[in-house]
Amino acid sequence: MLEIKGLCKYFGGIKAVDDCNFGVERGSITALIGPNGAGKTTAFNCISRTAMPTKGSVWLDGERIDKLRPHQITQRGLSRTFQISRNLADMTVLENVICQSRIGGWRDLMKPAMSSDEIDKAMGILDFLGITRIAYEDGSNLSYGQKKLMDLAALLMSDPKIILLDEPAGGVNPTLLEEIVGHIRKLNDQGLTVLIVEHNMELIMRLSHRIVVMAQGRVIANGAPAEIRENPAVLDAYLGGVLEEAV
Ligand SMILES: Nc1ncnc2c1ncn2[C@@H]1O[C@H](COP(=O)(O)OP(=O)(O)OP(=O)(O)O)[C@@H](O)[C@H]1O
Repeated sequence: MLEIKGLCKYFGGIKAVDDCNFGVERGSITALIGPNGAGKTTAFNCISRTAMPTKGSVWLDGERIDKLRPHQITQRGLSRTFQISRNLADMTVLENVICQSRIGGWRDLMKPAMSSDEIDKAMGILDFLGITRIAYEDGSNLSYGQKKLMDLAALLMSDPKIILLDEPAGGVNPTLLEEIVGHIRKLNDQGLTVLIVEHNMELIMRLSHRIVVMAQGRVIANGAPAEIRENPAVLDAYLGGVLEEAV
């Protein structure tokens, strides 16, 4: 469904992503993992065109998307979250979800008010995620976990067919984490394809169908969780550590 071919992103002399190749199968939960600085977020940024790739191409359902604008990519069915929540100041959760989901470019952002259709849709999604009770809370008063759920709600407003989640477990307490995992599973069961960057290896090992491992900008392994756990190059990249603890 999603194909990354020869992707490179250089920052001066730093090769953050260097000839990266991998695919994401339709209907899968695929994880992109790797040690700090491996290039995961930069790869995400290039795929969603938050950053312009230096070289290479990105294909969604056979269409080349790396030359499109971010909102055009969202219109094609690919949406992403960010490591740091993009919570808009002085807005309720409902307003955040609707404003963040306005994907038609800057004109869309200038719309004066939320339409009843937008409100109905957003409330339906908040209900699906079990967070209607915080719809009218100020977005900046939320816990990390609640912010992640708010971001997920905003993502779902565009009816995506594939979502990219950047560290959905980061800073989230264990109870809410299980809730988020449950929602990801439920969405995947309904046919949504998921690509996820995450440092929580225990979570990745039980949630993912496939794992792509990056180190120093390159893909060093790609396979099922059981294969990845045993892969010497992967263990080497992590120097044992987190991966062994997760097994
Ligand atoms: N805007 C930038 N300017 C210069 N260097 C950058 C920039 N963004 C990322 N880098 C560098 O590119 C490399 C890859 O960074 P990236 O954030 O993509 O890695 P990551 O795998 O997501 O790391 P982490 O798991 O710590 O979030 C790092 O060496 C980083 O310092």
